[in-house]
Amino acid sequence: MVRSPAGVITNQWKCPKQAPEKHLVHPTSCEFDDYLPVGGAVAYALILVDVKVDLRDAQVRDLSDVAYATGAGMRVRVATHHEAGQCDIVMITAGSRYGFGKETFQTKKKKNQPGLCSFVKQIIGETSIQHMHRNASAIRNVVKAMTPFRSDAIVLVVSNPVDLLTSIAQELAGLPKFQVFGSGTFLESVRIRGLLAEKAGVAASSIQLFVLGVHGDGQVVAWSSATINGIPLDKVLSPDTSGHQELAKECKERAETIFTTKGATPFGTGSVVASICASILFDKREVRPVSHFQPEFDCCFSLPVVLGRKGIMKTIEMPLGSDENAAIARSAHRLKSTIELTDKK
Ligand SMILES: NC(=O)c1ccc[n+]([C@@H]2O[C@H](COP(=O)([O-])OP(=O)(O)OC[C@H]3O[C@@H](n4cnc5c(N)ncnc54)[C@H](O)[C@@H]3O)[C@@H](O)[C@H]2O)c1
Repeated sequence: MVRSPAGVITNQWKCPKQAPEKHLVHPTSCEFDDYLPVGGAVAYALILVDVKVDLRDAQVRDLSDVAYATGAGMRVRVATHHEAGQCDIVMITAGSRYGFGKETFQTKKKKNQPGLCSFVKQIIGETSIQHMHRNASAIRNVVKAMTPFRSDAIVLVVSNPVDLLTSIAQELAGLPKFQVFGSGTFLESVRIRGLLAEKAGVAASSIQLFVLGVHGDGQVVAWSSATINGIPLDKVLSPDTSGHQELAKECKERAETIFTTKGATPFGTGSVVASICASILFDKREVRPVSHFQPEFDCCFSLPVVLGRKGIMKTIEMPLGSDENAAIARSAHRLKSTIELTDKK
């Protein structure tokens, strides 16, 4: 198992089965789990890019140790943005996370001190709008520096706000839209299944339930289409027993509670990102809720798609309740207005 702490990393994976292709990802945090064939088992080339050179080099050394320890024969090295753009998967985690308010773990200690708080990664006094513009600017710089991408490269955006940044990356990457998408609400979908599993006393793997729409406050739990092994959820559990509202709230707030205490959410994110990479590299055709272009709204947000070697192989039309569709549409309109504002900056 390989786990990297937070930091922008560009990982390039080479899969022996598919050599001589190169596989590139760019995670802030990545986890190659034992159950996944990616990583220790198959990855043997990983490249990293970060504007913080010391951090990047430390990440390379740390990941190299993992490669030595697992005997995976994986090579890890630093690279330029241009080299990163020539790899199979480019995972973008550049930028920082908004600090969820000022009374968090480290800011308490650093109150009234100007500058960047090293743990919370938020410029003290920065508003969420300023933070958003900072991350939008980071992604523009990264994507422009990587272009022209290899024509079949897959660009996976993880940085937040993920839907807005995916929309920007799509516009600048010069690649077909099905090759540029964001991790979206996949982590939240996995999380809500886990939370429901605990309540229902059923394995999470037997639950089909998606969190969809615009990641964050606008996300919608698609309860109307939830099933337990194909049986509609409401036939198995009443909404009171499953506690829809509390579960949705817990799902939305959990990242914040982790982040406030430890300053990053690397393991959960790393796991879903590794899973997305595995779906792509091994052409698994798994259905995943990822952020992708929605022509009706002219922006990106999460709905289920089939992921394979060429990226998004097809979209899945999911029957949703009218209230769920309306909530998704409202947040999509808000996102589109924000994108227009960001474009003018
Ligand atoms: N989508 C999700 O589910 C999810 C989950 C967790 C984190 N995130 C997001 O991932 C991003 C990274 O989180 P983190 O905790 O690793 O933050 P971090 O501050 O630890 O790392 C960000 C890194 O980006 C680098 N960077 C900034 N501008 C760059 C540029 N132009 N080129 C190259 N590197 C650049 C910084 O040097 C830094 O090392 C955040 O936006 C966070 O919100 C998303």
